[in-house]
Parts: sequence; structure tokens; C-alpha cells
Amino acid sequence: MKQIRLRAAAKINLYLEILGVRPDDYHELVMVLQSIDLSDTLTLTSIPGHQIRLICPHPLVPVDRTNLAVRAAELLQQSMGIDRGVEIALKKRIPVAAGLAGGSTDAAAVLAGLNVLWDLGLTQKELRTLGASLGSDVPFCVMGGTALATGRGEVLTPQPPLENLHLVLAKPADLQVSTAWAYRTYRQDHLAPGTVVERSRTNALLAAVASQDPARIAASLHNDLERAVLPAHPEVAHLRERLIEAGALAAMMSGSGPSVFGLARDLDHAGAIHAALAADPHLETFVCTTQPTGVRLEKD
Ligand SMILES: C[C@](O)(CO)[C@H](O)COP(=O)(O)OP(=O)(O)OC[C@H]1O[C@@H](n2ccc(N)nc2=O)[C@H](O)[C@@H]1O
Ligand SMILES: Nc1ncnc2c1ncn2[C@@H]1O[C@H](COP(=O)(O)OP(=O)(O)OP(=O)(O)O)[C@@H](O)[C@H]1O
Repeated sequence: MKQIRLRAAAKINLYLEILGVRPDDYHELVMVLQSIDLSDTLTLTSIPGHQIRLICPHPLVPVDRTNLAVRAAELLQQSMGIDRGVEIALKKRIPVAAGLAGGSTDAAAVLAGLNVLWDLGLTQKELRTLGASLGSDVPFCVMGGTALATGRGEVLTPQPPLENLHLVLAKPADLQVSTAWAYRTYRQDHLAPGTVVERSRTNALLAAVASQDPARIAASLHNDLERAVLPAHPEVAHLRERLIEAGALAAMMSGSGPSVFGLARDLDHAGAIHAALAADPHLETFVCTTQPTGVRLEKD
């Protein structure tokens, strides 16, 4: 095989709780992660030699070795002793630095795609383990669907798929938030020695997810990182309010933001919420639906 095309799905965090700081300086987390049908497309083509070449015209996406997609290919070359080259053409639709795991899902797609293109025979579990060395969100992006994530986000327990939950995703067009900054800010302000961590309410959210009832899910959303990001970026707090005013069942920031999602009862309801925001030129907005896969091989 010479070329394959993949879809790499974005994720949202239905739940994100920070339990403390770990010896490796990362944060111990409890999260519920969900794939949505907003995705990048990656076309991987075998090229002569052993160069890894990335083509992506998006102004915010680096095309050098700092790109997670390139790092994923390098990791496979090194760890598997592969002496082959690849060109990665990336069509970016997922907003960058938006709390939607855009870079992580591209890396997951490259791992899964090269596993096929280079005939490596790695299992999904092996790809997840490799992915964890690239970033905390990468293992989930390899697995996709609905999952409970613990540790620094890489320890995954799959959950029954959450079918057809419709939502509106909105992001201030010109705002990017650094994940490292969000965790650092949270830690300075909310994890001082002696802080008592709120008891986990993950079980309520997981039960709500199992019920597939949008109103129950809406009542159990939680994201600790809002406490770091919203005070520094009032426009994100305002966007959350606008989603509620437009009729969303609940609205919350995804990951380290600044994307915010509002839950809808059904697709028509999502369309109505979207209509209230879509004309604002300062926003990027999407109607999205939950999906059971992260990375998917595209048929030509
Ligand atoms: C915010 C989330 O997207 C929620 O799913 C993730 O927790 C972050 O996932 P990610 O971007 O893949 O994270 P990584 O690339 O591993 O780490 C980026 C930065 O976030 C901080 N980080 C990340 C994960 C974690 N459990 N604790 C942390 O403190 C670290 O400062 C790290 O330098
Ligand atoms: N393939 C990629 N796509 C987008 N950004 C990338 C990629 N590879 C590296 N980056 C860099 O990573 C930074 C974070 O972008 P990304 O879209 O992955 O953030 P994010 O969605 O907030 O991540 P997460 O939700 O996993 O924390 C960007 O500012 C960019 O410089």
C-alpha cells in the first residue's frame, strides 16, 4: 500500500477534576473524554528515503519537528527501527490550541496510519503506550469513543458509547490558550498545600452518560480548569453565558479551553442554539455530535 487517508476526531471533556500534583510534576486527573465528529484529515503517502515531510498550510500549525504528527512518525521510525519515509498532508479543521486535542488526534492518526502503511502489526494497546510518550491526550485519541481517564490522562477505562449527543461548540476566533499555562495557573491558585480537594462526582456523570439523557449529562458536567481560564479570559465566561441564553441545557469549557460547548436536546435544538451565535464574526462555531471512534481509516 502506498497511500492512506484518515479522519482524526477532536475530543471534549465532559468531566475534568484535578486531584493534585504528581512527583513527575504533571497533575493527577479524573476525566471523562468524548470523541466528537469534528475532525482533521491526514493523507499519508510513502516516499523514497527516510524523510518525514509535513504539508499543512494552516498559519498556526508548525510543519517542523515540533508538530505532534511528525513526532509520532519519528517515534515509530525509532522505536520500530524503520528506515522508510512518509509525506503527511494535514487538512486542519479542528481549531488550534483550543482544548480539543487537535495535535494529539493528529499524532494518534499518524500512529494508527503508519501501523498500516508500514505493516507494523502493533496492537491498539501498543499504539496507546507509544502515544502516551507524545502527550497525555494521545492514548485517548487512539482509542476514541467515551472513556474514563485517570493518571495524567493516559490510564483509560472505556465506557459504553454515548450515541447522538448533539452540541454546539464555540470558540473566540483569535484566542488560543496554552495547556501548560492553564495547569500552572490552577496549581498556583487552587492547589496550595493543605487544600482540600472536592470529592469526585465522576460517578454521577458516568451514570448520566450511561442513561444517554442529555438533561442528566448537562447536570453533571464539570471542569476544574475553568477556575484558571475564565478569570483570565472573561470572553470565555461570556461565551458560556451566551450558549445558556441561546437555550443550551448546560455549557462548559473543554479541557484547557478556550472552546466552550453547549449541550442540546436534539439536532434541531443544536441548530437553534448555533443560529444564535453563528453570525458573530469574532467566534468560530460548529454543530457537533458525539461519535464512537477517534481515528478512522477513510475508504477512497
Ligand atoms: C487539558 C487536557 O487536554 C484535558 O484532556 C489534557 O489534560 C492535556 O493533554 P495534553 O495537551 O496531551 O498534555 P501534555 O502534552 O501531556 O502536557 C501539556 C502540558 O500540560 C500540563 N499537564 C498535562 C496533563 C496533566 N495531567 N498534567 C499537567 O500538568 C503540563 O504542564 C504539560 O507540560
Ligand atoms: N498537529 C498539530 N495540530 C495543531 N497544533 C499543533 C500540532 N502539532 C503541534 N502543534 C502545536 O501545539 C499547540 C497546541 O495545539 P493543539 O491544537 O494540540 O492544542 P489543544 O487542542 O489545546 O490540545 P489539548 O486539548 O490536547 O491540550 C499549538 O499551538 C501548536 O503550536
